[in-house]
Amino acid sequence: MELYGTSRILENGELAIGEIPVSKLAKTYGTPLYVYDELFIREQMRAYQRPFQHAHLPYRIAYACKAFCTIGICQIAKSEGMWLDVVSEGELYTALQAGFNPNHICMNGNNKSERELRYAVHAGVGLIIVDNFYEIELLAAILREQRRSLDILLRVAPGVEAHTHEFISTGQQDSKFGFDLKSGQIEMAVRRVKEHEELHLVGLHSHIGSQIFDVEGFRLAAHRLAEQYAFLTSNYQLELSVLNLGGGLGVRYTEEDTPTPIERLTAELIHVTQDAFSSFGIPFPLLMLEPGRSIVAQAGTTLYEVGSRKEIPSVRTYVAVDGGMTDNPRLALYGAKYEAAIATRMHEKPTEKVSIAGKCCESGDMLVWDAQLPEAKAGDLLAISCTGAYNYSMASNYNRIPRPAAVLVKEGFARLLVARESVEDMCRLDCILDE
Ligand SMILES: Cc1ncc(COP(=O)(O)O)c(C=O)c1O
Ligand SMILES: N[C@@H](CCCC[NH3+])C(=O)O
Repeated sequence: MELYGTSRILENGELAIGEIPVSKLAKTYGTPLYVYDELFIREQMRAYQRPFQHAHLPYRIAYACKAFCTIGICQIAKSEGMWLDVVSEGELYTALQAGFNPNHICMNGNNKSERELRYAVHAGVGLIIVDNFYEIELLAAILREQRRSLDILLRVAPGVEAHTHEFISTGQQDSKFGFDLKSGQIEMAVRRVKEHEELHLVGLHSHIGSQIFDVEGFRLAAHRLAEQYAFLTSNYQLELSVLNLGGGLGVRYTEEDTPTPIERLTAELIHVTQDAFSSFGIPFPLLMLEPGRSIVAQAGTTLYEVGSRKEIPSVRTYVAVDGGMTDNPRLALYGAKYEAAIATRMHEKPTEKVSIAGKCCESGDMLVWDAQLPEAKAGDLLAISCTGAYNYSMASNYNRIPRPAAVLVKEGFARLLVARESVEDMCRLDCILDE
């Protein structure tokens, strides 16, 4: 298993994260447990900002908190000078509970409800990324009623195929997100926006997908957006100043993944934007990015306790742990691959090939197929790395399994980000029928 951030192997062969042996974390907080490496998260947030700071260029890096959204993580983003990208009332509420400056929050989403838009306007979010014609009218009506105005971007589906899993590819023409570039919907949207003085169109947005390893898709998107930008500026007397290239930078789940490091990709994004904008003779915009996965994925490790084993002669050995698709649905959803290790015997050589199963009543409830491990015995602590993004945030209570706790570790200290759910928590909203 590859080690990230402050993860290291102690002399006794045990994995430590944030200078804390994982067995101590498991004993204190129980398993399954998400462990988050605070220094690593902060470093990822800084890596996105450094190239802009070195080049003295205007920027906004908005952490897309759909990847992992708790009050504590929003507090970290705030302290690192990030913006926050939210997509729902729940995410916005969480951000506000963290004391996030609403003016540094932007809102995305392809079907923001009236209630969500009202909440966002009332809270005073700094920017809304408008996705469709329905939203233009809805947002304008809400703003008019409240005698407010707001900066907006228009989300463009730029017709770019990101080379990633089709379920997480969003920039292609056939997508539910954004205005279709090819059929001229952007121009129609601009005309509609101009009918509403409450809407201040300040730029364009695209998000081409997720788990992307290089700059090529972004280059094409930047070029197409710059072309629109130039066209709209000169034909519609607009003063555009923002270009948002979304998120999407990939991470290393296994050795098959070869993402460009954050700082290099950001520098490349600056270059492709500079190239695109100068080729259309327009000044460099305020460049905005919305990374989610690359901020938190590698900073997260999930700890499980090994339970039952099933050996099917000449077929396969299943090793089951006390979690599964309820805390990490990504294999079931995307066929995602992960690396695993017996966390207290990291020095031991692998002696067997086993498949790591969860405890749900579902054959697809798997965490890793064909992991090479030292013999995995009941009671062993098993670690799966790179589980910080889209794990807790997509966790469920299937089989009425409580969501695990998440703990933040740094320099020998651990703080809870989210407490473990209890069975009482799961029944809290149930209604008892009259007999
Ligand atoms: C609009 C938007 N911005 C940002 C993100 C974050 O993407 P990622 O986690 O791949 O960086 C997403 C999710 O893919 C998104 O839909
Ligand atoms: N949830 C997905 C990514 C979706 C990105 C959000 N638009 C994943 O785990 O990979």
